[in-house]
Amino acid sequence: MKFHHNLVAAVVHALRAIFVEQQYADKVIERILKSNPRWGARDRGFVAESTYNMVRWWRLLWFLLQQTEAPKQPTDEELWRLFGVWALHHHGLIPPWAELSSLNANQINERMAHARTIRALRESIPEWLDIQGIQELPEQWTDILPALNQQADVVIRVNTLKISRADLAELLQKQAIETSPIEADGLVLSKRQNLFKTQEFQNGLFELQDASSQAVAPALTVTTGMRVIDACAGGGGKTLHLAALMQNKGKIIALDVEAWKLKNLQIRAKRAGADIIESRLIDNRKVIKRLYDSADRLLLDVPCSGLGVLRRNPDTKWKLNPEVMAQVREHQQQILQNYSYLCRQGGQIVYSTCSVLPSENQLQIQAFLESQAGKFTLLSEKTLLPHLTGFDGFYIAVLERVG
Ligand SMILES: C[S@@+](CC[C@H](N)C(=O)[O-])C[C@H]1O[C@@H](n2cnc3c(N)ncnc32)[C@H](O)[C@@H]1O
Repeated sequence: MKFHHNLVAAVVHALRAIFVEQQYADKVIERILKSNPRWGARDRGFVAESTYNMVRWWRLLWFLLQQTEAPKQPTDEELWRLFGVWALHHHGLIPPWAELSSLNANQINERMAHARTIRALRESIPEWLDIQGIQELPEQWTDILPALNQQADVVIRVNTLKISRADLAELLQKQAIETSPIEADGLVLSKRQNLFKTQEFQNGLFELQDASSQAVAPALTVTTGMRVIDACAGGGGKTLHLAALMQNKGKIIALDVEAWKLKNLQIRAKRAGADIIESRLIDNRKVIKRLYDSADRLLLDVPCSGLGVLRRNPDTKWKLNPEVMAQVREHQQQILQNYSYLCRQGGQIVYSTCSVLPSENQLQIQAFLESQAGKFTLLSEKTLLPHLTGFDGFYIAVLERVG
């Protein structure tokens, strides 16, 4: 393995932006790659993957470097040395550069042997999160963590409004993009590739969407002609899937509190040829009130901790804390309480999160059902665990409004 000084400098720059300037990892990497258009695919992959991996293993790497917690404001000198630790840990060697001359491979390896005996260090997560995880999921937590530290597969959802899965797989194969089919409308790539520039993506033949996320829309058991409300639609990943399942017949009202996300949804809907989606910004209470009792199906894909998708967004674990977790839970319960009556009597609601914690999932549904004195019943619920599925962690509950 040959390391290039300028690429490692870009990784150090990215880490500073993420941890010192508190920017989002995906945005930082996107910006750095955009401003270096001359880098080839291998260099781009090196910068993106090294940065993501160092974010993922942040706590462990600091422990290996100096046996203490990560500093709040690491200096560039420290970040260079941290890269040296990463290089030894991942590639088996430290680049022979002046910045890294103080590193001692034997000491680092000894610290690694110690770290292996402590789960929160070995899996590189904050202490409070390890305590909460083991309390909530005593049987599964130790197996879930290594799965959340893997690199995620690239999964696409075929837009069945425009093409069949077999036809799309064939089109991609012609460009040496190998895929294999998974549940329902999904294809998983055999190796990581950037698909955004393909003609097929630009023509709306598919969207990038993890397999677990693709399990949410089918849980609504929509049929053509239904009236569906997607109350936390965001950029519309699941809204578009619903439109495809409804064969573009009926109506979907996509709500969100963020105008920029709904704008993005409109662009994606146009590309996908999904024209039954009407987006509405929730900018006052009346927006919700006007929709009471009107939906055959209601999707509440609520904001959550994102613990189930740490493989994609490893920086999330460093941004969460117990106070944020409490706010997230309160917000989820408020959305359940305030929006569930958008569903008509006899209609169904799907509540979903990309979290594996019962406190955001089963316990929220239980609390909601208890507060509603029999007006809603639970039809089914499932938690998709990453170590069992190989995909993101998700929770999906289906409720019926009976009163
Ligand atoms: C998990 S994300 C939704 C992802 C989206 N369903 C998808 O599949 O792409 C949760 C969304 O809820 C929105 N949100 C937050 N508070 C809300 C509220 N009170 N009412 C409606 N949406 C809200 C956020 O802006 C965010 O887009």
